[in-house]
Amino acid sequence: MSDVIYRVNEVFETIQGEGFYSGTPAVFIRMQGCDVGCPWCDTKHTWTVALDDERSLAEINQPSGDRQRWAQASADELLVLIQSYQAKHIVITGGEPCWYDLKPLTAKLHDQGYMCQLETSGTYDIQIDERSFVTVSPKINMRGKRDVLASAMQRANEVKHPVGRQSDIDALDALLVHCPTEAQIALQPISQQKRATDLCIQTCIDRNWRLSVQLHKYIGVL
Ligand SMILES: C[S@@+](CC[C@H](N)C(=O)[O-])C[C@H]1O[C@@H](n2cnc3c(N)ncnc32)[C@H](O)[C@@H]1O
Ligand SMILES: Nc1nc2[nH]cc(C(=O)O)c2c(=O)[nH]1
Ligand code: SF4
Ligand SMILES: [Mg+2]
Repeated sequence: MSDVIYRVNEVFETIQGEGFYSGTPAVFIRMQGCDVGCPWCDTKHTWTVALDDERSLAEINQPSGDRQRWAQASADELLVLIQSYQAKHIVITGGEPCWYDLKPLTAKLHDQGYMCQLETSGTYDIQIDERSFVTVSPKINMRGKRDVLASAMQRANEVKHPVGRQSDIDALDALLVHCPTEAQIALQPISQQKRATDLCIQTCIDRNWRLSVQLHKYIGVL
């Protein structure tokens, strides 16, 4: 039995709204804690792990409604929660989920027939089962070591890049040398801004990349 303890903000079921698996019913496990500090981050309530925000496992087994909170959970405890949902696709996100060793959790889930997908910024080492699908949304020139980002790019099954302006696409170009050629590339407009969305649409057409529009924000689900 593994003794890794995760700090979890929420577990809930929804439709994957981003990237390659957009439209897929999925159970989301959102880890608490991130120190990368993206100014436009849509989950800032996951950044801090404060002692007095600790809750019970039962309490975090529902959407957090953007509340800063967390519960301790082992891989076995998370498996029990997940088994009460329908979806077989499990998205592990955060916060920055690579604060944690995800191998015990993802190995257990794959062994039980689930498919795991990781959402990560590429700023911490990726410790995950080899069967898992890794989505890297690279955070360039943010906290974290550049050599970590390069090795995260090598593990990526998908690179899903947040885009506000042209310089974000130029920065992605410089990073793609580290990527396996079979990795999917998707551009994701930041905060549904029209100019960013138009830029992503045109660039995806020009480069034959995919567009990721955060479907959940358009259809009004979490
Ligand atoms: C909240 S992050 C959590 C996982 C990890 N920390 C990361 O950054 O990949 C999940 C995804 O949401 C994206 N994201 C966060 N805020 C966003 C925003 N305002 N607009 C578009 N995408 C956003 C991130 O780039 C990432 O792809
Ligand atoms: N529906 C839905 N899809 C998502 N895909 C990635 C998300 C994330 O926050 O990592 C996310 C999210 O928060 N909700
Ligand atoms: S790395 Fe992810 S969770 Fe952390 S601040 Fe950036 S978008 Fe938000
Ligand atoms: Mg989200």
